[in-house]
Amino acid sequence: MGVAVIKLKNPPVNSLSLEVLTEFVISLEKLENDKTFRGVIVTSDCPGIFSAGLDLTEMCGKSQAHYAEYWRAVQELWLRLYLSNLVLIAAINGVSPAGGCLMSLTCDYRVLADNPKYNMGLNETLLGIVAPSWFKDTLVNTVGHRTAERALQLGLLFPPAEALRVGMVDQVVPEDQVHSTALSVMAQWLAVPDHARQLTKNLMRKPTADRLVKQRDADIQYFLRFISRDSIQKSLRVYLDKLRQKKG
Ligand SMILES: CCCC/C=C/CC(=O)SCCNC(=O)CCNC(=O)[C@H](O)C(C)(C)COP(=O)(O)OP(=O)(O)OC[C@H]1O[C@@H](n2cnc3c(N)ncnc32)[C@H](O)[C@@H]1OP(=O)(O)O
Repeated sequence: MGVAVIKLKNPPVNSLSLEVLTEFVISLEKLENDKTFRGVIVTSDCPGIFSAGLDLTEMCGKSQAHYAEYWRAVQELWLRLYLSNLVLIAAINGVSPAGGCLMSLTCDYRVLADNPKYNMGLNETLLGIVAPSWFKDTLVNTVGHRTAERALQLGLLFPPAEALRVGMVDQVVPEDQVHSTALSVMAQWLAVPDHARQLTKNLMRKPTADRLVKQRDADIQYFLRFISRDSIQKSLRVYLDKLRQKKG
């Protein structure tokens, strides 16, 4: 039925490095242009981890030019995913904090594996950073304003049952059924004529995407100012050190 599978593979935690973002965008563009494909299942090849989100090492101790290039790549992937003409289904087979969660929220439907370790949410505040307005918009459009406000301020990571309750995911299924469920949901979505579904998706999502498109450069400048602050760099270094010391 013309369904591709994009399996994220950047061990150990599928962090979204500049290279991963760039390759993801290229793969999506190829699929969009190949009319034999109508749907994509986005999943992970790293056991227990859907994606650890943005690669913190790309945002720490690098040059302004690097930050700008990185942030443009983050914007680009979000725009491509959010406005994709393809049916996108996230088969979430692992934990998905921050950017990992955002990536799944851009999809049309989310199936999450029923494992209490597989938390998901936008936890930026816990790192001492702030989710940009378009991350916030994506969450609000999925779970509503009140739930998003509370989740964003507290940096909540939801276990599967909670994620389902607040509408962050559409289905929670046993781990070994995530892929087959994504495939059967895909069949249902592909039963709708493409042109009608695509125009409807555009109607729902374009106003949100346009807000970023209209101010992409300003958004990059804002990110540069924010990420270059000494206090933010310090927060990121402390957080990364904590992650690294977990093993020791
Ligand atoms: C205006 C500014 C807005 C910026 C927006 C940012 C959005 C984001 O996405 S920020 C990233 C937020 N991500 C997280 O908070 C997740 C952090 N990681 C974890 O919680 C855990 O790693 C995990 C639950 C995903 C996996 O745990 P596990 O025990 O299996 O692995 P670890 O031992 O913790 O990690 C292995 C290895 O990977 C490094 N790492 C983990 N996450 C990241 C990351 N997001 N970026 C870069 N590197 C990461 C971790 O430091 C370990 O490295 P070493 O092997 O060198 O010790």
